[in-house]
Amino acid sequence: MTESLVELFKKTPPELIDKVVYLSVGRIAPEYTGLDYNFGEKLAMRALAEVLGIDEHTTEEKTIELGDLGDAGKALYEEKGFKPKDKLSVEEVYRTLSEIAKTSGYGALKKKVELFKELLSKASPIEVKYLLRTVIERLRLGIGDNTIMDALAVAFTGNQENRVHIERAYNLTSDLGYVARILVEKGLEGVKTIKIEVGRPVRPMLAERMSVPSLILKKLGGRCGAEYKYDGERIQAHRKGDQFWLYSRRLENITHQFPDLIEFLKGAIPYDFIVELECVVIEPSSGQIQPFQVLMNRRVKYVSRFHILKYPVAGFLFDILYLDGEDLTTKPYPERRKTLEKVVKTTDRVNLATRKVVSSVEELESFFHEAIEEGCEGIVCKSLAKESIYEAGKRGFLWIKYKRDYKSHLADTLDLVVVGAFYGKGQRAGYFGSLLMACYDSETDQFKTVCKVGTGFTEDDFKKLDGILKEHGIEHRHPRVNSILSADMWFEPFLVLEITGAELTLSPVHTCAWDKVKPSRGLGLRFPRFTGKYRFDKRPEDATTEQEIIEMYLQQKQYKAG
Ligand SMILES: Nc1ncnc2c1ncn2[C@@H]1O[C@H](COP(=O)(O)OP(=O)(O)OP(=O)(O)O)[C@@H](O)[C@H]1O
Repeated sequence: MTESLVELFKKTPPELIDKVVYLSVGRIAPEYTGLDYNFGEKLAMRALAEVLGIDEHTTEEKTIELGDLGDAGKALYEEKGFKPKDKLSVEEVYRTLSEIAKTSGYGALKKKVELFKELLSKASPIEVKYLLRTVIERLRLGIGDNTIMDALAVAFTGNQENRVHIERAYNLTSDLGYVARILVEKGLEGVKTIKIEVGRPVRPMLAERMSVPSLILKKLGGRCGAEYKYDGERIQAHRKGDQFWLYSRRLENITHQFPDLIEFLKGAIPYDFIVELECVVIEPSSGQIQPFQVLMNRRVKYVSRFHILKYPVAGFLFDILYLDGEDLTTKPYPERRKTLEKVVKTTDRVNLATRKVVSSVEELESFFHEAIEEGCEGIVCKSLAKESIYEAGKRGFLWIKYKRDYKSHLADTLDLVVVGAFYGKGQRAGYFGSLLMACYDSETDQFKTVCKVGTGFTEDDFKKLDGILKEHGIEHRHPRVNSILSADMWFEPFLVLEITGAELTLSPVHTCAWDKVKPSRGLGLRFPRFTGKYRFDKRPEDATTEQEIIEMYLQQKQYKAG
């Protein structure tokens, strides 16, 4: 895949490189812009039928027969011997898809279909296949960010090692098309000068996990800043004058979801800023933090006064990345925390994450218990060293989370991707009884199985999951899924669920860490259980990685050995 992309990028005229990068993942702009086509499968079938002058039913039947609209389009074009009226160019495809994405309001659907028909009328059978998949947002080429970054490094610098510079720029801007353009126009030196900007989300810094307090302290040099780990939604808030942007953990623009939070932040920090906070629902009279599930009620398309009053939110700020023209990501954590303390006028709705500098196991343990009592998940222990910069897009030991579950040997819950399912029995016959769950391997860009989970689901969960999964069913194992087990149903990797379990063990059937810990064995999770938490805030590529699971397994061995 990387080699093909290198070849493509080398052939791409410089002024088109950003567009080709976006189109290779089926988009016309970075994900954070939220620019989607809003073009359902039905609409695509209609456009296809009208261009070919056939019945819509025929396109539908062909799609059912082949299991994919793209394949159906290609087959129908070939059967009809369709002659395109012209040749397609990248510019035209990009321009038309952009128009489709931006068309909304009265008469939008008709206009979208007309625009798309124009593209279809100029397409060859293979182009039809990918145009259809693109517009219904199921391109599924299996190209991830990592593949694109590797290919850019090789194509334009001749050396894959230069990917680190591309990655740094990407982590600060979350826009690979933009980084690619700077690379082509200004070379690697240009890429090295890319800085964070208000309005463009910064890819989040993430925490490592450890389950032994003494080892956490040792790792952090005997002393650390321990902060409550609030169990809410991570938000990155940006302000430029009166303009605000809120981004979710997966960098979706969620500004419209929290107008109340924006008002609170406006009053609390009277400067331009980029801050990070955990947003939770509180019980207004007592300030008591409500469970994560309550916050899910605010995940609606249109937030009304009802939502704002029924589910009042508060933000606990834990980092600041930018203040009035100054990039703070290169400053150490104690300095960033001090800045937060200085500039934030705290209220009952905007507060700083409760924090204590601890230097003994007793202090750390007692702070942890205090956090749990306050309704938190645990604590995040942060390095106080001068190297403790904000590492965008990285999971490292500058932050270590500690969230112990006494019933489990795991240092943390796992966020796994649903890739398949097995039929249930009795009332659930014909529906799923258990789900095949996978972790993410960023090196191979694959999803590898870890467990089959059938417990922890309520009746409501079954109903909700049946609905969600129906939309993402596919005929065969997805090409990015690596599984020995043969599931009854397969899904495209899409949905991330939080799973807990008793312990990680060597497994002859799960492909996670295959051959990496022991020959012909992988790692599996024993007694897996769904915690009830849907991780809509994570993309499949944000799921727990194979490498993390290997580290958790090694830690668990160490922990059990005392
Ligand atoms: N004081 C805090 N400092 C940093 N992160 C915090 C804090 N309180 C809550 N959090 C949350 O904890 C997360 C850090 O854990 P991690 O980096 O593993 O993210 P994650 O993969 O979303 O995992 P998790 O499932 O534990 O939230 C942050 O993404 C943030 O949402």
